[in-house]
Formats: sequence, structure tokens, C-alpha cells
Amino acid sequence: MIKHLEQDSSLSSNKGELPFPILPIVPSPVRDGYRNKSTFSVNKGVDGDPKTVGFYIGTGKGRDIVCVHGDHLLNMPAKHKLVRRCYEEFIRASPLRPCILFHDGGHWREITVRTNSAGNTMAIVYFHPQNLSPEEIDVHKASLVEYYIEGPGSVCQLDSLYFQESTMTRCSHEDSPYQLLYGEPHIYEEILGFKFRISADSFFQVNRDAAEALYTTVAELNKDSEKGTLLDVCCGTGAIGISLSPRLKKVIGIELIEQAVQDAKYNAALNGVENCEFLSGKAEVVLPNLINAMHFEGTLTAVVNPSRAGLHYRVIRALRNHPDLQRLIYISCKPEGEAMRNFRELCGKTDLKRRFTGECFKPKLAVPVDMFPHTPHCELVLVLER
Ligand SMILES: C[S@@+](CC[C@H](N)C(=O)[O-])C[C@H]1O[C@@H](n2cnc3c(N)ncnc32)[C@H](O)[C@@H]1O
Repeated sequence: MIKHLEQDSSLSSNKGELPFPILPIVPSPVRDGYRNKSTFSVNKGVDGDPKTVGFYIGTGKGRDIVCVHGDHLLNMPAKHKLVRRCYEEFIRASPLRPCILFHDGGHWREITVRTNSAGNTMAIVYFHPQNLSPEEIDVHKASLVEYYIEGPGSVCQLDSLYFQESTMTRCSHEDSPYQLLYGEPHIYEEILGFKFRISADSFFQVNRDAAEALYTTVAELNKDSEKGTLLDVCCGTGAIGISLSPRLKKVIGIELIEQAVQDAKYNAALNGVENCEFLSGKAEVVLPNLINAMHFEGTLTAVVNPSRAGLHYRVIRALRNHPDLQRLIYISCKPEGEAMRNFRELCGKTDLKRRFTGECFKPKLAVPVDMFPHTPHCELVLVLER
């Protein structure tokens, strides 16, 4: 980060030391079995069985990809392992082939398992339809339900079973609807006393207890702007904005995934929160139009928490060029990736070509939060001010 920021900003460091403090890692209150979501792929196992459900190891380049079950992983709860094992048993008994490479046919794809602290379980099965007719697909959907609800898979005690016909790595609900085959349409979770509805397509932090630590950290870092306005960019189900809402005058959230926006609106109402507004669309489209016309009260802060792809430069431009935005809190699960490009854009020199003309931000403080115990990854909270 020092190297990158020194290259294109006025930031200078003393002998490679960061010119701003990094606080000690905020620990996760739970270390084992904390994951509330796991996605298992289907591929050839170590024994060569093409219907193996688990995680890939190896590389495409090395032509040595195999799927391993991951039952040894300490961060995954037993329920996820059970649903995985059952799915493997189910697809091995199915006459349909697995879909390993999209161009090579086959049907059974990944399975996602979601659990919550109340003990509920949602499973989402992804299926490539290839040339099957809707009636033919119905037969396999029915056998999946029969297996998980009446058959051997009933040990999983699923509360919801979804099915998505998907021909791409990831399809949104609008691309291809999540079909509820059985049970409850949503799963719920509680964070800092607020209840959150989570839809099949929505993001939710993978470690509930560490998410509480993360949001408490963010609230602490934004203490000077209490009773101000918070822009919650890439807001998911509204978790940050709603958790911080009692300390704020107003929250405006922006989110791409439609089901997540609907969750965020629902969640505000569910918790009797009246000062949050959630807008649907790409932040790079919504924010530039919104930010200049926006009526805000008190100090304006932005919390941005994009996916690994980072923020589009139009979002950066809108934020950087808004003179009233003095503090920006950037939360990233992969700060060494695309987020670094964003740090450079926010903290770098004026860029006339891309019209980054607003005063540059300076990093003030970094706080890592251990969202992913047993892995080398950490969520980074970076406070930028000007
Ligand atoms: C890491 S999640 C953070 C969600 C939320 N802040 C939370 O703590 O639960 C990133 C979110 O950004 C959304 N997203 C990705 N690209 C986006 C874009 N271009 N515009 C708006 N939202 C986007 C994703 O759908 C996802 O919900």
C-alpha cells in the first residue's frame, strides 16, 4: 500500500513505514464453525469420481483440479458438511451427469448452504438445463425435493430448498429466478439487536459475530459524524446502515442486487427504522446522479463495501468530487486486490483525464477485523479523510 500510494499521491512515509496507524486485528468472537454460507462445487474427486461435491484444489493451467469434500475445515459448521454429503449422495444416484465444464454438457452444478444462529437451513441447488424440457426438469426437481424432505436427505432438516436453472457462473434472480421448491422463502439473522431478512440472492457477511464487531468498529470510527448522513454504497440487505441508523440523521443505501434492495427496505420496516432509504441499481449509475442533487443533513460520510471487483471509477469520481464529503470508510475483504486501485484513485493526484478534480483523501487509520478465522484473510476497514 505504501508503495502504491507513494507513487501517485503526496503521501510520504518514513523508511517504508505506514504514515498512518494500523490498529491490532479485532478478533472474531467465534473461531470455529462460524460460516453461515458455503458453496460447494461439483467436479472429479481424488478417486476420479466425477460426481464429487466440495471445493476445488489445483489449477486449470496445471490440469490437476480435483474436488475435495472439506470435512476437515474448522470454519464450516457440521450442518454445511451434512448437506454437502447428502447432495453428493443424491447426484451420484441421479441418472443425470454433473455439469463440470459449461460446454461439455451435464446438469448438476453447485450447491449453496445458508444457516443462521437460530438453527435454520436453506439450500440452493444450481442446475444447468442444457436441452431438457421444463417437464423433464420438473421430474428432477421433484426427486430432489423427495430426497431432501422425505428421503435420506431429511436428516438435514432443511427449512428452505431453492433451485436455480443457471447457464452462467452466477445468475441473479432477474436472470433466472430462484425457484422455491420447499419451505420458507427467506432466512433471518440478528445483528446488534436488529433483525435481517436475507433472500437467496442477497449477500450477508459470512461470520455473524464478526460482522457485529465490524459494524461496531465502523460506528466507532464514524462517531464524530453522529446525527449526520451516511451514504452506504453497496449496502446489501442494509446491514451497516440499519445497524448504525440510531446514531444517524439519515442513511442512503445503494445496491445492485434487486432482492437485496427489497430485503434492505423490508428490514428497515421490520425494525421500525424510518431514516433509511435504499436505492436499487449499479452504484456507478445511481450515485453520480444522486450525489449532487442529494439533500443531506449534518456531516456527510460514505461507507463503501464493494465486492472484490472494487468500485467503478465513476463512483470514485462522484465521491472524490463532492466537496462536503470529508470522511470515507472503505471496507474491503481483499484490500490487496481491486480495492488498491480505488485507494490510489481516492488518494492520488488530480487526474484531469478522468476528472478526479476534488481534493485527494488521506488514509488516517486502518483497522483489520478477523472475519475469516483459520484463513489468511482479514476484512480491512480503512478510514480516509481530507
Ligand atoms: C461485500 S457485500 C457488502 C454488503 C453490505 N455492506 C453488508 O455488510 O452486508 C458487497 C455488495 O455490493 C453489491 N454490489 C456489487 N457491485 C455493485 C455495484 N456496481 N453497485 C452497487 N452494488 C454493488 C453486491 O451485490 C453486494 O451486496
